[in-house]
Amino acid sequence: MEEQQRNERNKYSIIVPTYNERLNIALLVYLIFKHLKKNVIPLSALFRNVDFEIIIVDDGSPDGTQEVVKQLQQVYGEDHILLRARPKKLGLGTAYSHGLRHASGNFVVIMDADLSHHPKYLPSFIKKQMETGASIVTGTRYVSGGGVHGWNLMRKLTSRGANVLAQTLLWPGVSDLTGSFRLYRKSVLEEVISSCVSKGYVFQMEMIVRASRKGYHIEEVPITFVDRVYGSSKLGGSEIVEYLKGLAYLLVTT
Ligand SMILES: Nc1nc2c(ncn2[C@@H]2O[C@H](COP(=O)(O)OP(=O)(O)O[C@H]3O[C@H](CO)[C@@H](O)[C@H](O)[C@@H]3O)[C@@H](O)[C@H]2O)c(=O)[nH]1
Repeated sequence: MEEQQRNERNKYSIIVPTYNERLNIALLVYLIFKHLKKNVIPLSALFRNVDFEIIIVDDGSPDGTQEVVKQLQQVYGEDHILLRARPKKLGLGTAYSHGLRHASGNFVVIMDADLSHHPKYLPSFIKKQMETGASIVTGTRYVSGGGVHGWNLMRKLTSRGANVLAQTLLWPGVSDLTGSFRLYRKSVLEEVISSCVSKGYVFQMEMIVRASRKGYHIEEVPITFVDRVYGSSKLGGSEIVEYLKGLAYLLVTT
């Protein structure tokens, strides 16, 4: 199994949703290249086949994110940086499915643009998938080696509380339900995403709970989530209400 995985010609489509990320996107792209390109950092033999594309799904950011992305395409090449824009802010859940429609890899990574999800973890996601044959590898803040840096107490309590509540009610077998740094086998993501109804942040939880219920092999890697330096979170009170509604819905339907 492992030998077969090593010989597979894997391609990773990294989907990055953006809304007002002009100040973050260039550094993110640089760091993805730094951590995945073996001519920059020597990677183990496991990674000799790494091939990737970055799909940026921008929802008409008024701060000029798309102009920066177009410049990055000139630097890194349009085969490595794809811009798949939408006219207005339509939510995170649909941003992922939009990006997925344009993905040419057999694996898909989803991650935030604001460097909360550091690209240095990408090799550990890939390695874990190759070693275990998992369909999904999910980053977790809530095991030893993981954590959160830079959040105020209220945000920490909201995230921890949301996870504890969902763990207690749903028993999904995953320690971090609301995190969104994940690697999926593309066929699995396509199947799971088509069964999800959520549109906002609660989408992450719905995805992993449905995948777990379907019996997919899910592995975890510890990550430290670092709060953004530039820009602001789009998480508001309405997303918390949506989360609670989503939790109730999952309780009834899974
Ligand atoms: N295209 C698009 N992108 C969006 C939208 N809303 C947010 N984004 C992008 O989605 C990413 C996460 O948004 P943030 O607003 O920075 O999220 P956060 O509050 O830091 O929340 C993070 O942690 C949560 C768990 O604690 C996660 O649930 C969430 O997905 C995210 O990772 C960023 O790249 C942001 O630009 C949208 O409507 N459309």
